[in-house]
Amino acid sequence: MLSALVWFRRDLRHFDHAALHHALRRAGRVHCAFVFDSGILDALPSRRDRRVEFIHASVVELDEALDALSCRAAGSGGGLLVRHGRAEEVVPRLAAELGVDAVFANRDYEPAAIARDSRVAQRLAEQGIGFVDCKDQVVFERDEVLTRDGKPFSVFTPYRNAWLKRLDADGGALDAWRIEGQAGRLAPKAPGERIPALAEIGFEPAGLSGSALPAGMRGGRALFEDFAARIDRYADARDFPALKGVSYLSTHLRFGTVSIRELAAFAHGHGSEGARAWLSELIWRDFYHMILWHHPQVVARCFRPECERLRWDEAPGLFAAWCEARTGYPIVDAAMRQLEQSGYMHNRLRMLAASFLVKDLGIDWRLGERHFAARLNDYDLAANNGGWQWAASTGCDAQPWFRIFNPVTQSQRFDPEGRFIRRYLPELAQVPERFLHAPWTLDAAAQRAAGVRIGIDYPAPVVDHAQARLRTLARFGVLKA
Ligand SMILES: Cc1cc2nc3c(=O)[nH]c(=O)nc-3n(C[C@H](O)[C@H](O)[C@H](O)COP(=O)(O)OP(=O)(O)OC[C@H]3O[C@@H](n4cnc5c(N)ncnc54)[C@H](O)[C@@H]3O)c2cc1C
Repeated sequence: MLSALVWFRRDLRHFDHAALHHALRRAGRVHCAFVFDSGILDALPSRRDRRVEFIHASVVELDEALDALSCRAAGSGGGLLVRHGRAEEVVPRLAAELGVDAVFANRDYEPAAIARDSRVAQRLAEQGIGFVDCKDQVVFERDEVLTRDGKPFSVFTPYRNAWLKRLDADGGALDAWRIEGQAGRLAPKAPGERIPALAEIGFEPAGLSGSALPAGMRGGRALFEDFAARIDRYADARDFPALKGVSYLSTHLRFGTVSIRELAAFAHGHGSEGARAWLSELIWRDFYHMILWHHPQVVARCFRPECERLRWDEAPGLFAAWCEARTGYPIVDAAMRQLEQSGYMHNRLRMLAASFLVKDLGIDWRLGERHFAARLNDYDLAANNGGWQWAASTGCDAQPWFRIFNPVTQSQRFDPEGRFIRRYLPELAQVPERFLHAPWTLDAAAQRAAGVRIGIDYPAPVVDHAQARLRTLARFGVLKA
């Protein structure tokens, strides 16, 4: 093959990259491109979006890194051709302009991306150009881990066991896709090529640079090294949002500024209880991608079809209170403020906030899922949909419907000293620890002493949990019929 184009999407790195590896091996000259896809960007609700800023910063870094890589390999310099427009038009046009024989990309498992890629492949085929897609963003995909009967799993634990067995059998599954040896084949950029500024693609800075989320491969490496030093404590610390117990790597995994193989190989090789627990989380990620690929209908519908019989409440006021951190349950409100302020929410709190929306407020999980989708820096359709359907008891291997988190006892258990709550709800800073999880139980004098008036400075609870629980049990009762 004379020349190829590698189309970068959610894989913004120049190491351990399957599509780049295969293109460099098969083609004598390899161009690299990234498209700010107006099909995706135009649909975003805000022009100040941390994810777009994260991608932009990561693209700038990747451009420089590809150039340096080519120079180190005695090539003539390289870099990214960056375009703004509808990817399904831009990519075939660019491929024709460059006169390449094939376009290489890493596979995406989201239904909209699969449809887009098949339209791109069709257009390319009409021009006599090939389209090669590679497995990269997960360890095992699609049909690679199946039950003994050859069916997709719908329960996590046996999936994890089969995944681990397959890893042992398939020694190369975590090997890195090497780039360096052939990097001299990277094509130089034409003079005048430049990366459009954020404003030129219609976005404004959203405060990423001042946040705790460093972008790009360098940012991913720094977070990974920080986490690697404390991975042994992961199993004990990961459920406590006030502690630095988790990796905070999800946005990097989402945009491919880290390599899933490198992370999984590290955890697998490390072997401590903490590392095993963390590897399990990475397997959850593969699991939900596999579920989405086999069951694309989950995007709009319950994984368990009988759950479509559930009747949710129309409660716009309660929904607004949840979105705006005004439920009166401090742990839920602190979680929603964390999301609003940082674009991140701790996993324990995602489970709790989702459960609260569905099982305390009686609101359709799909509304909450969309709210998270618009705000999470690490928003990933497979994981978000899976997490929401788990919490709503409508998904595969979901929380049983009669298990309903109590927001007060969960708060006492996972934020015992209230450090997380106080961080995000300064209005409750003076409330004594034993009242902090249910501040409405403070009497008037204690409220005065704590400098907070419940119902004025901080809301009274929007629902009574015990009553809400009974309503939910009745709602889900239709599933028994
Ligand atoms: C309602 C709900 C919505 C969620 N939405 C998303 C989402 O949009 N994007 C997202 O990446 N994760 C989502 N999760 C899963 C999980 O909460 C986040 O991956 C995690 O909190 C990210 O923080 P971390 O990187 O520090 O995680 P760590 O605990 O360090 O875990 C390491 C990595 O494992 C993966 N992972 C961990 N837990 C899960 C899980 N339950 N499902 C799939 N992958 C997992 C992630 O890639 C994560 O970065 C959701 C969970 C729930 C309950």
